[in-house]
Amino acid sequence: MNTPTTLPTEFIEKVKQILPSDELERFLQVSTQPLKRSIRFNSLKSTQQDMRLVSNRHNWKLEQIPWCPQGAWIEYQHQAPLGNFAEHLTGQFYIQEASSMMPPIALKYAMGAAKLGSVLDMAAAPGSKTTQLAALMNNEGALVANEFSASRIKGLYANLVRCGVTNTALTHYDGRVFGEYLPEAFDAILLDAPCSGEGTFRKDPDAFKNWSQRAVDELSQTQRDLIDSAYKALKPGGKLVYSTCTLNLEENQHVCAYLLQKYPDMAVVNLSELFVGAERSATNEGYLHIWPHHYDSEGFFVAAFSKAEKEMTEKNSFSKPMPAKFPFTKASKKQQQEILQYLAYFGELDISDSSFWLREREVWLFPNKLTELVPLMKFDRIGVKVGEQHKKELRVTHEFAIAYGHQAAQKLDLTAEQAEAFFMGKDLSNSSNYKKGDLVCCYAGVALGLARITGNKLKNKLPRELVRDQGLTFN
Ligand SMILES: C[S@@+](CC[C@H](N)C(=O)[O-])C[C@H]1O[C@@H](n2cnc3c(N)ncnc32)[C@H](O)[C@@H]1O
Repeated sequence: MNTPTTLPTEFIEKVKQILPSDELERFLQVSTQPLKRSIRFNSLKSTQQDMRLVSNRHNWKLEQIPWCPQGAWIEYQHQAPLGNFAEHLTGQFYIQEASSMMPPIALKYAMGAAKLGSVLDMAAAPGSKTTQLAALMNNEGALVANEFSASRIKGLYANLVRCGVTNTALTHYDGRVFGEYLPEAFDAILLDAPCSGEGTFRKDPDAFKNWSQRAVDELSQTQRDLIDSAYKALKPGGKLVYSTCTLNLEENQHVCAYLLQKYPDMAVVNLSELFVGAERSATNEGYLHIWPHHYDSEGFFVAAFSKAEKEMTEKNSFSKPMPAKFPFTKASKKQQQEILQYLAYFGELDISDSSFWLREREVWLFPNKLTELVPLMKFDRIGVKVGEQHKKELRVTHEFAIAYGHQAAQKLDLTAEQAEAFFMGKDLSNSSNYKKGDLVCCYAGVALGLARITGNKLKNKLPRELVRDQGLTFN
């Protein structure tokens, strides 16, 4: 048998101890094959029907991913990378590895009929699962996306904006603090833990560069600390999903065993029926240990837990007042009405679960459920920045326009050529009947951004950092 040289011998020896011997050859074989590409349609921006049209237009061959209704393996002839397609730029799909779609689906499954009301994504960047969770929540409720690494926050934020996510607050903490800062605050928690990445080697040839047993052991300790914190931040009756993209027992089953032993009120939610064929990866405990050869994907591990209900005797900690230093004030009823009037060109805005908040000239839209958490922790960014007030005008931000613009009353549907020019930062001619103010430029029903009407011209208001000079694929 040929052993791929990229895998360290010590790792293969460990695999031999846990993988049935008749599967080893298949595992090693698949390990040398390139990873299939996959995408997830973002239901906040597109319907299945829209995406069928898009895939026909581009001649994409899609194969349904069994565990994720919005996920598909994709084959196409085009030379361009998927990230250059218009539908990627407009957040209609997210490039996400198939097995990485499983943890949010497992969390929804564990919740049963209950809503994903308040959710913590404890290790969130670059946001594949945060954007997936926001879509599963239909942008409702409250989603806290935390990332410890400062350099990864920017990418996370950009993905939230691109995908039209509005129900999320960003935090920048070591995940170990949540148990203390937000005890029993969340209905559901996803801990997609930092790990040794043994499952990612088909995509990343450097995956084993820093691999060592010592690194595995150290990560296993971090994961225990994080799952401990997640347990404490979970409401009684709440659900927790723990996932990694690694294959060893120390970072997976042993971390789960630690949780169950330390907290007897935690029980496993059996995932062996999560989807048709899941039993192939199911462990005796009810976790999914996905070897790359099972579904021709990356390796992954997913476990779900339920925290026992308890009688609520203590006073709910959320009745705390806003901290004195919180720089926002809630807009008064009159101000809320005025803001809605400014935003009339967006049509009927459904903001029933949100409120406008003000900071100097800035106007923000915060989901009400998120503001309940504000007294307890410092948030970097909450909800969506609506705009800034300049004299009598409210200058609306790009992020608000693309999250709420598809239903705008004052909008213009662009052709493919116009949309391409728009992404290149060019001004367009005003072919609409609108005479003044801003309008939302849309392509195939999705908002691209704002343009200012100046006579017979539309002045492009796409933020500079989003302007693409080349490499766009519209057809
Ligand atoms: C597996 S990645 C998360 C991938 C992400 N959930 C997604 O689907 O796009 C793990 C993340 O945990 C972050 N991280 C590392 N140590 C952490 C800690 N102590 N607390 C919170 N996050 C941490 C890493 O920077 C990394 O972004």
